[in-house]
Amino acid sequence: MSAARLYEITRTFLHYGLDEFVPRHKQPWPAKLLRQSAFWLRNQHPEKPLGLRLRLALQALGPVWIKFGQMLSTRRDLLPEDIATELAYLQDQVAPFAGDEAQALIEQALGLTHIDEVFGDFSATPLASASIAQVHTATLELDGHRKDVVIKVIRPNISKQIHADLALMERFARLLANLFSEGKRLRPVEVVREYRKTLLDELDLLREAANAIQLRRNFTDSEALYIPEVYSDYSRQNVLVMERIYGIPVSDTDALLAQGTNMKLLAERGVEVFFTQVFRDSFFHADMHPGNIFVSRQDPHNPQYIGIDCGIVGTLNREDKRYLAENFIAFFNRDYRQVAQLHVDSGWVPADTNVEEFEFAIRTVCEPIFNKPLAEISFGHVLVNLFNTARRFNMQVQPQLVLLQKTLLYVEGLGRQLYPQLDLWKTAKPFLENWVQEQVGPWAVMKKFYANLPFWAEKMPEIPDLIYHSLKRPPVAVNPTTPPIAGKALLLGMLAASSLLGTLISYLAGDLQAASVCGVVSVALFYAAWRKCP
Ligand SMILES: Nc1ncnc2c1ncn2[C@@H]1O[C@H](COP(=O)(O)OP(=O)(O)OP(=O)(O)O)[C@@H](O)[C@H]1O
Repeated sequence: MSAARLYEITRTFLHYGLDEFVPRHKQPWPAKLLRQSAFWLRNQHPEKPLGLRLRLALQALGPVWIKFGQMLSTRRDLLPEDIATELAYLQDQVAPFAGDEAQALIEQALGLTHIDEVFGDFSATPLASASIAQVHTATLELDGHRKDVVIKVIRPNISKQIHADLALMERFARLLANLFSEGKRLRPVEVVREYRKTLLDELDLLREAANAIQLRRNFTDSEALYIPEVYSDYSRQNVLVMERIYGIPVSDTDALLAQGTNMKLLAERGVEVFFTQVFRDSFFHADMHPGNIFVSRQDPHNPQYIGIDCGIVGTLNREDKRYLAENFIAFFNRDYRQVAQLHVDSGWVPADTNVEEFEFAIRTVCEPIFNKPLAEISFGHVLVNLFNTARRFNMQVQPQLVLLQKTLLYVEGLGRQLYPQLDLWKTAKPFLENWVQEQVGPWAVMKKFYANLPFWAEKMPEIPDLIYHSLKRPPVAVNPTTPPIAGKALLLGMLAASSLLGTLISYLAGDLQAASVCGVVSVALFYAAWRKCP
């Protein structure tokens, strides 16, 4: 870790007067002493508001800090509104690196003597250049067809710089948490750790490739979303080759209107795609900023999204989905008691939480949201408020839920920008209700039953033996007072075993209906046999 970089960061923070984030009377004496000893580093921009100064300081410190600011701008649960809004203006403007350097990196990664061995028309001028990677265009000969492709290349030597800056950032976070009591509320160490993971993941393009392949598979034949094909044979950790797309950037509303796009359908499809990813696939694109979303030019009346940059994805487990679906439904029924009770019953907050107090806290932050018509309510803001309240009652909000909440805010913003009258609740409700329905009721039991069938099938051959041995075993071996197994229990047990055999045979024969009937009968018989056992 370079001392010069540490000094540069400290100087930048103090030149922009960022120490004012903590009012002087709240600063502990070591912090005051440190500030005074750096007397030559005065605030040089006192006339500017604090949010703007923070933005300028991050901009001056380079890509790692700019991206950090961009990430913070979405944490409206942690930062005041004005600061978060200011950070959203952070622009990732970095000069591109030379085309021949990109070419050399591609040749080295793919073990080529010259790029022409694989790619045609490689353009030395990048199509786009960002802080971590740069994108070039080329063509690729595949199965006798010439395909237009883009090649994303990680900037040379960026990994070292990122690691060094992240280490310093962690050090500052610890300082903030230790020196200021107010600092702890912002959970700086946790926030930086989360950022570190996201940023380091972005350095591995094979991860991005795998995510894109998975998303593409999830949306095969979908009318709503298209994910460009990744050419894995030509992709490495620092090089990603994929199909080039020619869609309209989703932020270019004029172009979308000019081609007669059905904006209402497009907006609804955005919400639909998001909820499908969350509730059907448990795997969602979590970097949905407008630069990563395009709209196909092909059928404007039946508009299809094109998603790129799958570097950041979120995954959810059943428990997370249950949390979301049940809370949203209870929320939109304005049943705060149910929301509070759900948190306690599921162990999301400690069992000794005062439900009335929790309910009251949720009501206080959420009731104002419902002053608006249902169609205008933001799911994202509902979640921000819910998480903030739940944290106060000691719930550990899982990072994947925070990622989801941030993505939801993007999706809503996008939908409303495309079609301001978008009724989010109407579009989302069927997804939530279907999911909850699928988790309870006979179908859910059947599904679990099917899921267990292979296990039972494996154990099946052992069952006759087990029955035989358990019947043969003299009852005195367990307890001299235990009476022998009753004849009825034996009969029921044998019938149950036969039904289980029937289940297995039907399952292997592919007759799932017969398998489930036999399965249910066998479970019932086993239960009856067990009840008859003395
Ligand atoms: N498959 C593609 N077809 C056409 N253009 C593409 C494709 N992939 C990327 N681009 C262009 O390159 C730009 C940057 O790509 P991408 O977002 O994947 O890179 P990034 O380094 O992760 O950028 P950022 O940090 O802004 O998310 C895109 O905004 C788009 O203009």
